[in-house]
Amino acid sequence: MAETLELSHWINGEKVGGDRPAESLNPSDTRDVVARTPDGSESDVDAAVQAARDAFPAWSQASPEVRSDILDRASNLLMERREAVGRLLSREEGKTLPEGIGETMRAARILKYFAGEALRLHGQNLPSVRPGVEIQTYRQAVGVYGLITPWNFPIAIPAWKAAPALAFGNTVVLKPAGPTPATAEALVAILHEAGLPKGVLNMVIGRGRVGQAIVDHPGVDGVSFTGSQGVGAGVAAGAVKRQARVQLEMGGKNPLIVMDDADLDRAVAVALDGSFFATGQRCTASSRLIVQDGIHDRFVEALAEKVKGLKVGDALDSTTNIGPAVSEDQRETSYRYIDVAREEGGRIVTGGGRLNLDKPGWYVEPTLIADTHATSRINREEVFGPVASTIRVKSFEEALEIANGVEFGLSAGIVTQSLKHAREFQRLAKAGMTMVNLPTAGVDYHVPFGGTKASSYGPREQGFAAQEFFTLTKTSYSAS
Ligand SMILES: NC(=O)C1=CN([C@@H]2O[C@H](COP(=O)(O)OP(=O)(O)OC[C@H]3O[C@@H](n4cnc5c(N)ncnc54)[C@H](OP(=O)(O)O)[C@@H]3O)[C@@H](O)[C@H]2O)C=CC1
Ligand SMILES: O=C(O)CCC(=O)C(=O)O
Repeated sequence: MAETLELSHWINGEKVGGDRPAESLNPSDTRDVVARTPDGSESDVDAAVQAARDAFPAWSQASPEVRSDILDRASNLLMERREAVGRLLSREEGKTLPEGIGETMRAARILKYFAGEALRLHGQNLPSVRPGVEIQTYRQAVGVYGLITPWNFPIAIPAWKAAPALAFGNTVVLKPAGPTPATAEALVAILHEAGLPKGVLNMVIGRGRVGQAIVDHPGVDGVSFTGSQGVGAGVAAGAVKRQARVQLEMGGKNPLIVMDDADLDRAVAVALDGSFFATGQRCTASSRLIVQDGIHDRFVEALAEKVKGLKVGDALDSTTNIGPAVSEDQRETSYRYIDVAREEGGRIVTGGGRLNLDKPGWYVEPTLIADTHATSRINREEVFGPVASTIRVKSFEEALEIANGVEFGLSAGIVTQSLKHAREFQRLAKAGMTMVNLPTAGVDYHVPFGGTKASSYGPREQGFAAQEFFTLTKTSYSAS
């Protein structure tokens, strides 16, 4: 077994919290304890917020070059250590090693992107409607941000929330997800090694009550959250009650439409990636495959063949295609939804059974379910596992109506060779992100990310859009 890490909170640049009652386990082999951690309390959050408030004046007034250089150094360190950090990520979260290293590189590139953005805070000069008056708008740091992050992208999501917050001069209190504290800690440690002053980035490890304490803390000016819809609703209510800024990224029930004119191999490759890679644990995963009549049977048969060929196993084994679910809860959620789909009349084309591997891990058999109805629970509720269902349709119009007919609207895809259908889909899909001949999951890091309806709330994350949430626009009038 690999070494068990002894983690601490990071408060005011120090590692604190010697008592470690909690553990994160390796989902590929639950005998392996990845980390022992403290279980944070309201007073830990209090100390972290105070440190962040004390650090804010100097950090927000530092030259943007200082902030840029630190993010750039952290990016370089993360790139150099991508193998070790990626391995830790895969060991703790369960995605395969190439996925773990890929996500680590994504986090490094996010840090580098925001190292540049620190120098690109734009303002405007405008004429006033009054003679002799000039107007300037410019962006300023806001204060302390609370970042509450999930386990499914345990380094990329902390990076894409923390990097813009820090780049624009804010200070941070981060609460990583319960199952993946060690991966988040690796990012926090590297940022400190890169020269982050004490108190600028704090991390409190612990369960939901730590997140709640951040949301309720009067010293926190804004909260950025990614996770479930239920918890997100409470985060928003708590933040709005005390007029804090809030940004939420939550679930998806992302459709992938496959039209009769699609290239079959392309459609299968796009569906396989979107539905099953990263164990289906992506808010952008394609969980509804909406397939036109003329290609339906060929598509289902060809996709089933590919799904059968996926090797489920230990995330760190180089022959593994699909790692385990992150937790027993997530595994059981997948199996519960497979049962629901069966009861609703769905046909299990492949998968659906319990896996008995040579290790105690939370493995799920990748499962394809055909002949499901658009209004079934399997097609309305987020599963967050390697499970996809198909819905047969007659026309583009029917496919679009079904695609748009759920409460979520994060990502939506179509596979087609028709320019007309592709363009119409891009225009009419009720989703924050549309994909033509590409998987619904797997997005770039330098462009806006977010959804519509119940998927997102508040300003967009990532890329140039991140300025909106992490800065305050000031309008200055002057007369000579
Ligand atoms: N949009 C996305 O990318 C994600 C969606 N999900 C969805 O959520 C489902 C459940 O996953 P789960 O991990 O339980 O997601 P949660 O929404 O419970 O967790 C997300 C984050 O919120 C924290 N949290 C929990 N309770 C509170 C609270 N009351 N106030 C503030 N923060 C809180 C969690 O801490 P802790 O982990 O310690 O409980 C975690 O850091 C998944 O099956 C999936 O459907 C999950 C992850 C990511
Ligand atoms: O698909 C992606 O690249 C991002 C997915 C994501 O942000 C999530 O699942 O939380």
